[in-house]
Amino acid sequence: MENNKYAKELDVGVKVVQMASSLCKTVQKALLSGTFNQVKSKNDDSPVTVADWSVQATVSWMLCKYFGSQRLSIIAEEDVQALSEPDSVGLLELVVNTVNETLAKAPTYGLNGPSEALRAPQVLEAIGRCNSSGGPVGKHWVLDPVDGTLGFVRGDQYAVALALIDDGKVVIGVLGCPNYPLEKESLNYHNNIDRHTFPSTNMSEVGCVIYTSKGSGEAWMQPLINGNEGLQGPNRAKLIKVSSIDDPALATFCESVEEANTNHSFTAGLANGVGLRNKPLRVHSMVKYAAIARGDAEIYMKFARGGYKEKIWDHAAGVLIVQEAGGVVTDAGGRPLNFSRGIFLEGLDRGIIACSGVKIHEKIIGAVYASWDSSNL
Ligand SMILES: Nc1ncnc2c1ncn2[C@@H]1O[C@H](COP(=O)(O)OS(=O)(=O)O)[C@@H](OP(=O)(O)O)[C@H]1O
Ligand SMILES: [Mg+2]
Repeated sequence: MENNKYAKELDVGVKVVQMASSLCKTVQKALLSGTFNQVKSKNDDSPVTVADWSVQATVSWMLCKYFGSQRLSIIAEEDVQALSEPDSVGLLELVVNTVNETLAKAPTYGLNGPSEALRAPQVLEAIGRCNSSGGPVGKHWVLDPVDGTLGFVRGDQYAVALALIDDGKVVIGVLGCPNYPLEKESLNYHNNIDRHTFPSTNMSEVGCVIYTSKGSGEAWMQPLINGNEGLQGPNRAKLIKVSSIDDPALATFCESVEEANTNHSFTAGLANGVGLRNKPLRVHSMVKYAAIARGDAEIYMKFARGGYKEKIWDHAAGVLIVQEAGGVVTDAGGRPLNFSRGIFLEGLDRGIIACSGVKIHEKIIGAVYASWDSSNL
């Protein structure tokens, strides 16, 4: 993918997501071992941790370094409000330390860090500058620093998701999946990681970064870079591809773990309608898109409830990765998702359907039309 128009963006994006994934692994370990209590609630009651802010600060700082801060537009999930409150002094200190520890390892990832440690105002500045509202014109970076925060705090699956939108189209997508095993066989085990046994050493290798660029027709997967080995190790990137299964009886669909985020009974009805037999694979975060792109599952469906508007950072990277790995992603009306209208997927028809191929996709869309009117959505 070196000849690509966005080669530099992709190169920096992959390296920075590798760094961020490593940061998340360290924080998740500390969180699960009770080393520090760092979970805060946001206004919508969803959790936010040291990792969310630290990843956002690190990625923001790196993008500014490599692409200039002047006209750089970044859209990301977190703001600085909760971190700037008087009772958050300790939390801010942890974030600043985490960011500096991460940036100090930048050369390991082939990147240049700052010449001296960042101070709190610079870290807050880096987080706060990711408040662009996107739109149809120009380049916009889109970041979900920790997607699936619930999975993250539970010691389960989560993702670091970075995408670049240019004139309304997603042109690169990078997904860090720090707890996603490289081998499919161990997915189910990890999907329900036991916080008391995490991390175990006798499992297949865990953690990958998946990336693509629009029009390449290729999606790649690297194992997580080991902090000590760094770039000295062999380049172990390999091509990934969607599943070739097109018989619904053999297919698996994935969906959100939480019933609050998608309607499980509606998707169960659709699954039944098209003849799916396997039970759903419930996984936190955009790891669901990774599973489709890697051929570990064939279908991902999300039907949010009650007027919830999907955010672009929850989908941009995953959608492009699935498409370039050979899959199809549309809304439930069969239309492409629109990333050009700000932070929401405006105009989304009912839900999101990502499939490994056209045949299964058509069946699911047909089932939605057949059962929508009798559903209570
Ligand atoms: N009410 C509601 N309906 C639908 N979707 C919602 C809702 N609330 C939040 N979100 C967004 O869903 C993201 C988590 O989706 P997941 O599929 O990972 O959910 S789950 O944890 O597996 O249940 C989650 O991403 P993170 O905030 O990054 O975790 C949210 O952006
Ligand atoms: Mg998210």
